[in-house]
Amino acid sequence: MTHTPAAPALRLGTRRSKLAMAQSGLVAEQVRRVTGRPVELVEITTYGDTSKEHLAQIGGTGVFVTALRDALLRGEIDFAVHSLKDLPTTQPDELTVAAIPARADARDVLIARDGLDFEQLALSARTTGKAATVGTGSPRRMAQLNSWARSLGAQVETVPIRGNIDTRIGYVRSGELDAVVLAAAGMERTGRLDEVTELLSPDAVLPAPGQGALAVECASANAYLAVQLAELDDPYTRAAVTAERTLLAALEAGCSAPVGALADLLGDGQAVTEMRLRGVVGTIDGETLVQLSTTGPVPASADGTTVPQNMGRELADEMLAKGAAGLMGERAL
Ligand SMILES: NCc1[nH]cc(CCC(=O)O)c1CC(=O)O
Repeated sequence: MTHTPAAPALRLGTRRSKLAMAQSGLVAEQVRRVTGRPVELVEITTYGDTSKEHLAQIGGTGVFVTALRDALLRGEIDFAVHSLKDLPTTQPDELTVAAIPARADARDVLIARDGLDFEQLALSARTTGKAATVGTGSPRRMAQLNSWARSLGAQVETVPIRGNIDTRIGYVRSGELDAVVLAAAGMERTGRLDEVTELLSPDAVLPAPGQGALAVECASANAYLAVQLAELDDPYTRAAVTAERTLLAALEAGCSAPVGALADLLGDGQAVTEMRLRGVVGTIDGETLVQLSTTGPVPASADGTTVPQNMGRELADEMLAKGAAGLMGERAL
């Protein structure tokens, strides 16, 4: 009787936060299914988890991913799952984003006291005599929330905060802040969507480029694994986030810059035919926003990233022509 040795487990490097564990757990399950191999989670601490500094001060790009990438390059883990919006736009040659699985809800959400929505919160100053406080460390969110409040003839006070989802929601539960803004995807993946008091329309607040999407990364040298992981790839999500991230890169902005972008795929009921890409940059006080959109055809198979790249680049050029560059130098603090 022959004995087949059990396939060795694939090591999935993950941060220890509830969100990272939830995201890794989701992908681990899918990887087990497509490879038939066991997947074991290896916990890794990143600078972004331990630093008490505000993200905008640390300098933004890559703080959550560097330790995971180092572990990949040292061969300590076989693959890693990142929030795509935390991934720098330039990809090192030694590492490959083997899959971008189907995206979750890309929108931001409001979690406010007393079930309030943003408009009620912004207008509450008229009765309380004091602007409502909204916690977010993101210049992108600050710029758009302040602009939205202005358009209502009202005002909110954006307060820079950071920390994990529990910490941020804790500021509202303790009464320290009136509201916080977070990504819908994070709330969904940690099972807390019931605490959301408003799903913020992209017409008012465009999410971060790549928000709600995951990137499954492995060493480029591990080509066989990359091919297996590619089974998890969703070409439409890849097309959309490619357009968004190309826009971000072409604006020469990092993840802590006040840039929002969202590509929607539009269909005729049968197939996806068009993509609409919207982008925004603004001043943190919301006084000036440059917001533009463009629509283009999506190749029938949705494979290939040339079209989305061109759309991202062209929209960035139009935004730069409207003065976008002058709005991006600001820091949150
Ligand atoms: N910058 C932190 C971060 N990175 C990814 C998410 C949420 C998940 C996602 O956007 O995919 C969050 C938290 C948040 O913005 O609320």
